[in-house]
Amino acid sequence: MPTAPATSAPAGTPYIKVCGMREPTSLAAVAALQPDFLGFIFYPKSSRYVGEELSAETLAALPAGIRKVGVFVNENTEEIRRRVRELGLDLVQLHGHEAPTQCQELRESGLAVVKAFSVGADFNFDQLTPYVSHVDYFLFDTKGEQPGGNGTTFDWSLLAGYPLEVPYFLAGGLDLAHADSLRNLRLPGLFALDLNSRFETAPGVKDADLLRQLFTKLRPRG
Ligand SMILES: O=C(O)c1ccccc1NCC(=O)[C@H](O)[C@H](O)COP(=O)(O)O
Repeated sequence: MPTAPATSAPAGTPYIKVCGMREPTSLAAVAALQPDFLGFIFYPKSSRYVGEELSAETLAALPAGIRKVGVFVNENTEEIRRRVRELGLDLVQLHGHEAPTQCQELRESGLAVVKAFSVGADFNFDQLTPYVSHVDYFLFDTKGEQPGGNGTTFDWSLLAGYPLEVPYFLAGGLDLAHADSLRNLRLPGLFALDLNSRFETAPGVKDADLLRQLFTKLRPRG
């Protein structure tokens, strides 16, 4: 894993992020699979909201090399910085209507910034342009009732014409049944795959065995 934002995943194999972690036993089981990123939801209206219970000690004990992502929705910069400071988060994922200026502020704090966008059939890449110089990654998720974690896919072929250099995470309803399609995806700019509700047994609790099956199919041997 690069320590600085990279522009592409190694040899066409996207990195893997597991999002929506909370429950400590499940967190340990998933961390043992060595995902590249683990995501924690700091949006109070989400069923996966971590609240104030997640401790810096728990996160510090995660295996080295796993990057910790804080997911926020329309949160103010000071509160985001507080969480980052207290928990030692490595990246922030902004999943609401955050402006390019807020992305820039957070970057100036030394954070890598992921800006999420909801994708529907009418998705227009032009809306990304003002963010290009102020983010490290985009994340494309399915448009739905909630800002994220809806568990539904969008038409990935919309990304075949991705016109920018900023690498991105692909999110939205990814599950084990997609293993073959995901392994064969050759989308320009694809950096990482984001896994969440399709691997849950309860909010904040993941089925580590199901995740292991997908990891085995996606990651090259050796
Ligand atoms: O997961 C949530 O509850 C959530 C709520 C509000 C904003 C973002 C949220 N999740 C962010 C993620 O990165 C999810 O992994 C992404 O939305 C995909 O989730 P899913 O469709 O369940 O695979």
